[in-house]
Amino acid sequence: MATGRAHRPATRSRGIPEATVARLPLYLRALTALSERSVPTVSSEELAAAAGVNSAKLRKDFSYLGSYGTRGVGYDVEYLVYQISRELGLTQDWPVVIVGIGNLGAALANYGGFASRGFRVAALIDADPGMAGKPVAGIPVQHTDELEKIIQDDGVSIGVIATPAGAAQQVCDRLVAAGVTSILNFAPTVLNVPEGVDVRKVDLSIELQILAFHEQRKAGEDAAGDAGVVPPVAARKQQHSTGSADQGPDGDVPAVMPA
Ligand SMILES: NC(=O)c1ccc[n+]([C@@H]2O[C@H](COP(=O)([O-])OP(=O)(O)OC[C@H]3O[C@@H](n4cnc5c(N)ncnc54)[C@H](O)[C@@H]3O)[C@@H](O)[C@H]2O)c1
Repeated sequence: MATGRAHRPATRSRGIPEATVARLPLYLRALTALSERSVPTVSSEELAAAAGVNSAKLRKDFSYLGSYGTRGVGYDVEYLVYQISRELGLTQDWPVVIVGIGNLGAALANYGGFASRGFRVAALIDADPGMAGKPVAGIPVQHTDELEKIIQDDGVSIGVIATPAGAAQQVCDRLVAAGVTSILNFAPTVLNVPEGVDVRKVDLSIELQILAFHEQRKAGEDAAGDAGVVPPVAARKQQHSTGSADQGPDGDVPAVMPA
């Protein structure tokens, strides 16, 4: 897990806990799907199931937004989409730079989901002079020499790092010095940032390792079952609770880890 702010409060300034903030994108994704189907209202149970979250937790989360729904009717889908988008700061356009345009950086640049969620890829930056000017996802790659100018000219506050691990800290330092205050780090390394800079780390191999742990545990239980041994209660409970872990922040293991 990367280091973000040295002493990060568990609650954001407006009183919404970090765990709730981490679930808002899950609600938004489920609500957007309902909105696309022109569904006007949704019950907390239906929405909780669609988001992969416990319904009591959902109601508590929405109470932080001041949204309580109407008894017997549920929540107004369009209004909740608006409320959550506003809370997440998605009602404005966020220019994002991606640094390191190799396999992963190019895949991220080609991902259409950023634009539809309010994130505009402002620039693709790479240290390889041979890549400068070559288009990826229709955007010409720019050399790292341009990094500071791009960030300042475009008012970029979010940077994505997809460089090899050895280059990530130096790239991070340059991004921060140029004015970036939020970093999404894909490189498998811990980044040190000054106070006021948020880092989120994505590591798919860690997610796979956690799944491997559960696979191993299930295989052990199957073997015990074949031998006529009943698994201990604690193990069975744990097996049940991991059912939500793969669905993000409602479980123990968010897909994207906080700093
Ligand atoms: N988090 C995940 O789940 C996940 C998944 C895949 C890869 N990764 C990581 O993402 C990173 C990129 O992987 P990849 O397969 O795309 O590698 P890659 O070698 O294909 O691409 C790396 C790119 O970074 C560029 N680069 C190197 N140093 C740079 C610097 N100082 N400034 C700017 N650009 C620089 C290189 O020129 C190259 O184009 C690696 O750290 C890898 O471990 C993470």
